[in-house]
Amino acid sequence: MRYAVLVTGPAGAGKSTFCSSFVTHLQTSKRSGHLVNLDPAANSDAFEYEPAIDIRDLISLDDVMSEMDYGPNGGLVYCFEYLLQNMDWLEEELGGYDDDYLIFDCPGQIELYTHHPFLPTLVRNLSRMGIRTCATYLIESQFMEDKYKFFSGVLSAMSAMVNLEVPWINVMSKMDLVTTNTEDSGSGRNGVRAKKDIARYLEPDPLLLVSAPGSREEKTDRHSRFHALNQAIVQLIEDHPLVSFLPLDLTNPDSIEIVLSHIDYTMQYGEDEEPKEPVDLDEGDFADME
Ligand SMILES: Nc1nc2c(ncn2[C@@H]2O[C@H](COP(=O)(O)OP(=O)(O)OP(=O)(O)O)[C@@H](O)[C@H]2O)c(=O)[nH]1
Ligand SMILES: [Mg+2]
Repeated sequence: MRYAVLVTGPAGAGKSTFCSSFVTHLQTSKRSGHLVNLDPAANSDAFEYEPAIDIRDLISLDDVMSEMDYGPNGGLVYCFEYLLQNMDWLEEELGGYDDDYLIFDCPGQIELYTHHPFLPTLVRNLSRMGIRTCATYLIESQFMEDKYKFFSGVLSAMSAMVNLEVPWINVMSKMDLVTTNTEDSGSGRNGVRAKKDIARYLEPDPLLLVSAPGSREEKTDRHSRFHALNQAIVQLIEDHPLVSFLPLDLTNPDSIEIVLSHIDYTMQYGEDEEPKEPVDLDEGDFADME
């Protein structure tokens, strides 16, 4: 059995960084993982590990942009359409990997997740190849600084989940950047003020969107205009509590371990197999990695 983890989320959420940590962590646990780069615009310097499979070997965004006269986003869509027409290429590339985690580093354009059929089609193809797939959706912790931005992140996660029907894990990345300040609590600033506030973001509390009556925000025009919309969003999230986040702090190995154990669990990793012999790091799969 092979396993694929799609690492998705908005631009700059920390997807590529998480993919590297994922590979490192698997290696230190004597398991094997291979990076699959699905971002045709990726900068080669961005990879700590050389991708085992790379969409840029199939099609280059630069070529598409210069030869077809596309901009970067139209070019990306073209590259994905091209990939889906060339599934035999991916199948052949994936053929050499057995019993391994395949970690798919995806591009950061969220429209790919929310309203294009690319990822669902990719997942159907992976499942046809006998590869079990789950997805992670990363949002960076800085989104918690602004509750409107945060809830737009929650809604994009929800929309991507509904679009892609696979086991799904939402991750709050860059938790090392979160500082809590209990003394700041009276300032009226949005965002995380205390440890207990973090919990209200990890299990999104729709009431965060509802301001206290008479508060400064309540009195602004902007707020009264959006009040009805906010109420509707609160209702939607209350009725469909699909989204909660696992905190990810890459400076803490336990935190990575917890996220990976959730991924293992949703994938039912290894349930159908005999326990594997530990991989010998001197030979085989890791030999060509750094
Ligand atoms: N402090 C901190 N910074 C991080 C963390 N993860 C990523 N970053 C930084 O955030 C920036 C974006 O990280 P990437 O991993 O390239 O993000 P990405 O989601 O792959 O970005 P795109 O592929 O462009 O969508 C880089 O400057 C990283 O160094 C983290 O856990 N903590
Ligand atoms: Mg990236």
